[in-house]
Amino acid sequence: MTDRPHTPLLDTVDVPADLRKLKPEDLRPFADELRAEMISAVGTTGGHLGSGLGVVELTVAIHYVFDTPRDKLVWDVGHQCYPHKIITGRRDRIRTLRTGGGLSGFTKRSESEYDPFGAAHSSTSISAALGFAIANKLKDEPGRAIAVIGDGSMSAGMAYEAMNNAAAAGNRLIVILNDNDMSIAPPVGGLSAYLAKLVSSRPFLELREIARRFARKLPEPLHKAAKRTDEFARGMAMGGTLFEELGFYYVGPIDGHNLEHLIPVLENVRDSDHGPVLIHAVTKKGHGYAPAEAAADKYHGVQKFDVITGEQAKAPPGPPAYQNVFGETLAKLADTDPRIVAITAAMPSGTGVDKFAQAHPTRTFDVGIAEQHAVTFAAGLAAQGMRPFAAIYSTFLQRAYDQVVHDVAIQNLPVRFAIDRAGLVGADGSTHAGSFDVTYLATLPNMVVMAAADEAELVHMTYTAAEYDDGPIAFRYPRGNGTGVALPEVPLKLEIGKGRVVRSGKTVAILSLGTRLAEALKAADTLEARGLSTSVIDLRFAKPLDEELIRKTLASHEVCVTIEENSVGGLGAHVLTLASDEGLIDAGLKLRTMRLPDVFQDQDKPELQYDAAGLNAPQIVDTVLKALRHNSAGVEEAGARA
Ligand SMILES: Cc1ncc(C[n+]2csc(CCOP(=O)(O)OP(=O)(O)O)c2C)c(N)n1
Ligand SMILES: CC(=O)[C@@H](O)[C@H](O)COP(=O)(O)O
Ligand SMILES: [Mg+2]
Repeated sequence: MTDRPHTPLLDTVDVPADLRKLKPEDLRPFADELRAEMISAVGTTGGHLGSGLGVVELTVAIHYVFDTPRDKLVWDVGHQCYPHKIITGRRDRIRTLRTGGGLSGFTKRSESEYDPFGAAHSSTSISAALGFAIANKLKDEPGRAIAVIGDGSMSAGMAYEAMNNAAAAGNRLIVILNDNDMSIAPPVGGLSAYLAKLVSSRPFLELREIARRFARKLPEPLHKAAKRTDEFARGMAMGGTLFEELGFYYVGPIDGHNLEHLIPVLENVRDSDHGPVLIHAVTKKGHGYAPAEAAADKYHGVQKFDVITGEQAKAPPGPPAYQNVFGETLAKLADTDPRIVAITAAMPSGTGVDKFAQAHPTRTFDVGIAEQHAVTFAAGLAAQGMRPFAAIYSTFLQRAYDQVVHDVAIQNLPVRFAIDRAGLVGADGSTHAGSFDVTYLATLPNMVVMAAADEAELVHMTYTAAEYDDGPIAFRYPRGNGTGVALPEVPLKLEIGKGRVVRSGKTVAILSLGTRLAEALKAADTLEARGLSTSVIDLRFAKPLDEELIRKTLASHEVCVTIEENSVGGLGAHVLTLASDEGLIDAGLKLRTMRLPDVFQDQDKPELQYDAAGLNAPQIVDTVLKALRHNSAGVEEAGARA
């Protein structure tokens, strides 16, 4: 149990209106208390720590200066919003973060009026804030919109699309670039270098800041001249900021941990006629907590931890994580195949690409948070004879869907998609669930879609994908650790479109895709114990279907059930289409599909999420028994056979 910190000032603040009653000199100790409370809370819940630590002062300054919730504060990604949640009426629930029925780990509209826009996928904040700003302008209502976006999130094109469109907002839109020179992994790309140059021009800024304050006191014509001089000087010193070229008035860089700097700048911007404005705040991820500051990832995502030592709770040794099985397998394959390259979109460790990078650094590409670019970059590599593996979480691949269709599938280019976090992911909740990739990929001509039932299957599928040059191929696997099955010494090259019979029976057949196989086998045991002989099939492929195996199975069993960790429109839909096209359900076969429910499921432990989704063994059994009770008229009869 983490002791609660002593927070006399924080105890007086429930919402920002209370914060604004504090004396300016109390803001520094207030921020220290807020940081201590956040560390204590995340020590008990785990979650995203480093990012929130880096924005404690920014959070205090923004809520102190701006009239939230009337002024709309939009956090990008939202993983840094824990300090914001603590001082916007949710301190009493902060220790339920990311648990079933508790607070979301990201901003969420349904949670609070202080969360005007939900987040979790990056680089959306400027677009959303622009929407609020323009709406207020059109309705002639007061209120500004403030987007807080990180340097990593600035590597996604969507941020520039928004900035390029922001001029109409005038001074209603303020963008705060939270530049901690850090994403999850070390910064990549030209933007990072550019920002470093801006930051290094700090002395220039301080002089410019003094000049600006002076210039504002000048009569208009002189003020205009001074302004032109200022912009000219800026252009000279820094080649004109990228942001100003996009129509923003750039202010910065400023120290994002120094309230004495932050507050006057925010007040000036708040009261300024200039706009839209981009404030470049320089912060440190993990700031104010030594174990986080010392860590390579700045404690981006942590388990529960001892607040005193920073020691994180260690999971008991168990089977390897799927991401590492993928990364290590691909690295081995690349030892003898120089065409293999790996691409990640700012998630090297989460995807296991970091394991590949250790062995093949020159064939590893971290493109930043730029999934769309990652996919078409892979398409270019494939077109030129390479064997690219785009390793992207299912949920983040959604952002690159048109690139998958337009640049990969239509051109039938052999891009390999290693889709991690397939299915329900637990604490990150609905924004990160990998619920739709079978649906959105298996519907595409030319696409091959596989799903690994365990880590051994993942090894086989990684090899199968590496050897498949006939077009795009995807293989999906869940977040977390494997089942403990032995890893194959020699990977198998699977026959495309062929499934495998894991258990043979006569009355019931469960056709599984992916890691629901374990629950299917448990259900088969229960059904056998009730006298119902049950087959279990691992289809391995959602596309192309193993039509021969499916035909045979549907023709030889009384009840057939498909199951998948995917929404409607996936495996079950394709099996139903085959069955109806070929009249396989005309003679009374009882065919049922089990898939994720048509809702966005909030965070919880994955096993509880699957219970709620109705995809665990008991629910498979219930589905079979219910089907057996249905007569040919589809009416459920009392007194089932089993
Ligand atoms: C579209 C998308 N891709 C990937 C991620 C995973 N992700 C979450 S936070 C993060 C890094 C964000 O870096 P930055 O914006 O600099 O914020 P910081 O963590 O440094 O505060 C990434 C890549 C995401 N949330 N959204
Ligand atoms: C905030 C964000 O999007 C990432 O940090 C994400 O939470 C990582 O998910 P995993 O923990 O599944 O790698
Ligand atoms: Mg950052």
